[in-house]
Amino acid sequence: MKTLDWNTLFGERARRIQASTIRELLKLTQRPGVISFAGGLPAPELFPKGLAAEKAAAILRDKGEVALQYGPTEGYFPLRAWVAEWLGLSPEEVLITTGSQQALDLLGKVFLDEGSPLLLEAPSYMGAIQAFRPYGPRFLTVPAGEEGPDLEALEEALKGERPRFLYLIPSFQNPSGGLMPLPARKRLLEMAMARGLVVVEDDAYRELYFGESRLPSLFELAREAGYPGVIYLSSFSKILAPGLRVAFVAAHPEAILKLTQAKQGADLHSPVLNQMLVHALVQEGFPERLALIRQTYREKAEAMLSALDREMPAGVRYTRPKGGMFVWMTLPEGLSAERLFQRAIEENVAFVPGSPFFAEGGGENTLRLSYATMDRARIEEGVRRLGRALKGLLALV
Ligand SMILES: Cc1ncc(COP(=O)(O)O)c(CN[C@@H](CCCC(=O)O)C(=O)O)c1O
Repeated sequence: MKTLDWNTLFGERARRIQASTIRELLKLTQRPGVISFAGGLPAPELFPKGLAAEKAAAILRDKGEVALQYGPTEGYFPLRAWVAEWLGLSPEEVLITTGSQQALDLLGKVFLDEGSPLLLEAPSYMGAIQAFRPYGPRFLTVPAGEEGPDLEALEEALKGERPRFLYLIPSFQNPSGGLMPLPARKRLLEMAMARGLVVVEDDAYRELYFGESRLPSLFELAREAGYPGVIYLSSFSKILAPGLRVAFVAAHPEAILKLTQAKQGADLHSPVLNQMLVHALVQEGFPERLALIRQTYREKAEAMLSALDREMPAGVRYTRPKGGMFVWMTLPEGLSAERLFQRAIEENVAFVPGSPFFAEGGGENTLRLSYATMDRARIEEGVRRLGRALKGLLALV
């Protein structure tokens, strides 16, 4: 059998395509007995399985010829209209995508050329870095903390550069858990408006707030200010079911049109049955569902934080999130999260080492813990195991 060296056959862009650390780790965490804090996998107990089974059967029975046929690239219109109304927009400002992950890839395809400056936070969502990297951007980063990006550093970065866009996650940032306060949001918007800077706001965790109410998105603030340059992403993954792969982009109709054209070349349209199912599921008890989800993650976060407070040795720092799915941990300087990961896996506990969240490198002593998937007992046991692994590593230094 003749062998081929595929690496010589792939295109130049393929050399920039790297595996997703989260996806690779998830394979590892399938091992029985492993308690995984790795993937931001929503709590399976929250999936509306019974209602989904009932609605899917009805859709196929009563509207099977629509559900099983090709559909419009923009999305199943009743769902687009529902999303538009939910956001206070017109349907022409909404595009349904196959997860926000596809929206990130389409944004790279539409906005980025080889060497284009692209501004994002450090750390930032590694799935976005993975989506953008094949288009060959020149990454520029600003530090992100518990209150969002460092606005002084942002101002400095914008002095000498015209980035194609700024990508950020203002609410419950992945991985750092940061929540941008309202004044910072307004100041960032002023900076964007003054420069005509396009801002991509990834609001995947918009509904997962633990406080009384949701802060206005940059997108909402921009509409109030009459600025069309914010492109808004959110998803049904964290509020319904990630396996359905249904999300949306909200933006100026001209941006939506170009992203739609790019989507035609990617997948023609998102699965019609899944879109119809999402549309059916949001018709019944949606506000109550959101309240249950917030309560569930608030309790899981509290379980993890109280376990960390008990089990973590001195010198280990971690965030206390006000929403979202993640705790961001910083080990004492010089300690490697990758080395900790090796010891943790031996203790049957997993997390995501932090460095893949840094587009320009760094973060070797950081790691991300997701409390979303496990129940309280496994969160407590997993943190005990993590504590054992950490104390073992500290004993070596
Ligand atoms: C900021 C942000 N933007 C987009 C996504 C992807 O959401 P979709 O499910 O594609 O709508 C995510 C989902 N990230 C999770 C899920 C990744 C799950 C996986 O790769 O299996 C994580 O960071 O673990 C996100 O956090």
